[in-house]
Amino acid sequence: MADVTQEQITEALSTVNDPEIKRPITELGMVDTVTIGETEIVVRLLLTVAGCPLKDTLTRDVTAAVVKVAPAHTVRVDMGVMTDEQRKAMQEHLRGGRAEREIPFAQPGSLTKVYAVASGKGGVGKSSVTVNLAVAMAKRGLKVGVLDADIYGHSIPDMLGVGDQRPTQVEDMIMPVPARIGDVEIKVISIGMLKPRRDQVVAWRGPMLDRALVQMLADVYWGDLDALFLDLPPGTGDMAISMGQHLPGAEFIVVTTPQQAAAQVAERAGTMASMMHQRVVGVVENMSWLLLPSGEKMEVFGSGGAAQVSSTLSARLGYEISVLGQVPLEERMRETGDSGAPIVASDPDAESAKVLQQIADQLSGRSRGLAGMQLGLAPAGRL
Ligand SMILES: Nc1ncnc2c1ncn2[C@@H]1O[C@H](COP(=O)(O)OP(=O)(O)OP(=O)(O)O)[C@@H](O)[C@H]1O
Repeated sequence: MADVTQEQITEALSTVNDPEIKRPITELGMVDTVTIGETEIVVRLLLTVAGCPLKDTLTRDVTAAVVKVAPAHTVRVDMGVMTDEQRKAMQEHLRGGRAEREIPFAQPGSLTKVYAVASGKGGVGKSSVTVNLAVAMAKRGLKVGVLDADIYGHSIPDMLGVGDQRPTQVEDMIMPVPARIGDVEIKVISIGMLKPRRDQVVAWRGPMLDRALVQMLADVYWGDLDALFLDLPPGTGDMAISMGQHLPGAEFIVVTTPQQAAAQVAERAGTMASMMHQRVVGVVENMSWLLLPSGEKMEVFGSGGAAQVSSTLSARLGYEISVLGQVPLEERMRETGDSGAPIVASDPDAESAKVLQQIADQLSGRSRGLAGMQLGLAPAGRL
């Protein structure tokens, strides 16, 4: 039987990623021992938590990797659990030596584009726009995360098909929930996932909301992201203020319907962003029209909302804020949202999906990171 060395096995194991953290198990300190016997190789892994739901995936991946370099051996995978010290060491490694509770996206060298999706009032489709832009960008090969900060709605997990999932916690580090949409994966965390019970009402005000936002930004292991989308609660409340303080480089996308009343409150959301020294990238009009079987466009909610927001905000903020797109009202958009399969992935040729993809193209065409970042309002020492 050909000899196989520890080095060869370790090298093989370095190709296996932890399914949740997406980093090699060797790097995470998860390989405890490798014992090479006459006919059997035993790999003992250390899990972050007992009863880890991804045991089977790990066993399968480790076995496949070891068999490749030692085809004549049988492979056994044993599982143990990390000690507190080992978990802490892993957490420190993942933080890359950064201090605790630091928000990676607020660091001067961060290359992640942060988009805050805001609206004046609820129900205009802010969450639907957020998930579809996120999925459209992921389909273009970008690494994307979605943070659902909408205390009133937190509908993002359902729209991405992970409504019943809870994040795994390693010490005080939270692993975002991976949402698999077709062949792409998006990392998701929702304010709803931080509640002890799913049906609990979040009646948090300023400091509690602020703490929840910091937790979702600093304690969640986002890894390297190209884009992070934040679904903000409608309006100009405490969450928007916290956002401005903790993520001064975030850019706003304002969602409105064509209705004048919706447009007026949407303007306020954009103005709020500017007060927090944040930039508004553009306006998305949703539910712009309903295409009738006759081919006629029925303007259910009137017209001109986005154009109005765009011109008012451009004048008020002193730079060009364009209408990024007009998304029609389509039954498929609602259905796909309800079933957790965003329309840009499940029905990309639908009219609404096409517009959302064009908007994602405009956004991803812009350079990654730093560009567009505004100075001022540096995150103060409390981070
Ligand atoms: N263009 C569209 N065509 C058809 N249905 C839509 C469209 N946009 C959104 N919807 C539907 O309208 C409802 C409200 O949308 P969504 O939850 O995205 O709004 P929201 O602004 O995030 O609301 P809230 O802030 O209250 O959570 C959902 O059922 C969604 O599927």
